[in-house]
Amino acid sequence: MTHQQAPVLAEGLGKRYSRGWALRDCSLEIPPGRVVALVGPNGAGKSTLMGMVTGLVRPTAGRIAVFGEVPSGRGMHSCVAFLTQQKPLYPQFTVAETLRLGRHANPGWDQAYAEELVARAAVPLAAKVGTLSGGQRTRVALALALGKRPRLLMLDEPLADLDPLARQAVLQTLLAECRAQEITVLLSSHVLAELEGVCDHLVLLIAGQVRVAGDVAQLVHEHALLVGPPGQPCPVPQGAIIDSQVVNGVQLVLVPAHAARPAPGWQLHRPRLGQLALSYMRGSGLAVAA
Ligand SMILES: Nc1ncnc2c1ncn2[C@@H]1O[C@H](COP(=O)(O)OP(=O)(O)OP(=O)(O)O)[C@@H](O)[C@H]1O
Repeated sequence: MTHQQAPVLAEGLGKRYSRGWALRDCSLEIPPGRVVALVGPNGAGKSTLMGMVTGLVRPTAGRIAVFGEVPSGRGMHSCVAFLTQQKPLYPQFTVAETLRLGRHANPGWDQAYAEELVARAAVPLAAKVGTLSGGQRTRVALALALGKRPRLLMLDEPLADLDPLARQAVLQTLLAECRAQEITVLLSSHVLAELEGVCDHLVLLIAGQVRVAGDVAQLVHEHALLVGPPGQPCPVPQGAIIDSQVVNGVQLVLVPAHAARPAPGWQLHRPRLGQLALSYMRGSGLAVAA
């Protein structure tokens, strides 16, 4: 295992449940040190993909490697930490006892670091987890995840129960920590606006397939957002339009940058990450949870 190995490499990966394919022909690479947004409508296959990284979900087709190793199903790769909305915390345990559990369960556990993270969040070690606020519980769960000293941190909507201010504060703290420690982050979220300026890589799944994946700056560069008055014909052939909508009385049309042409009455903009993802989801004709 080297530090250059991709945290996640999938080739032709697929998962079929009794109701059909949850993920199909999925090939992607999560590069090291990036903060990756994993987005897509409900049921797109995000949790299934994360489950395959942990090894708990076995592929039906293709292969997946995590830091060069095939997940065995006998426990997660030691370099991976996973946090979901259902945080694995026992309400009757104190914070100190919770961290002790982390120490017993993880060979690479860093007790001093985990305690420091809890102290920074001003959560008392003697407090029972069940008495903490949602934000405080999230900070304890993050200390538990980061105390493992992971090189890949997967977050499956872990902040969904926090109010917007707490979400922003926890996310900023977490990501500053991950950048400082060069931890790769795979962050699944429906709140596209909060991924803006935070994620530098995008994986967009739609109906179990990778629709868009890559470096955010590059993807933004490869697309254009045409803004024009309603009713005015779009200066781009219909076949090149990824998505078109009218918002607050203006037309917003997402197209590949190479197809964009200056035209009277129309302005050319670079899309933001959220606009890009939302446009692809809308353009796919599927319900969007944003
Ligand atoms: N254990 C299971 N058994 C049968 N079908 C499943 C199972 N887990 C997931 N699925 C189906 O697989 C598809 C993908 O589900 P998944 O949870 O991976 O999507 P998601 O993108 O994480 O969705 P959401 O954003 O709603 O959390 C869905 O159609 C879901 O119903």
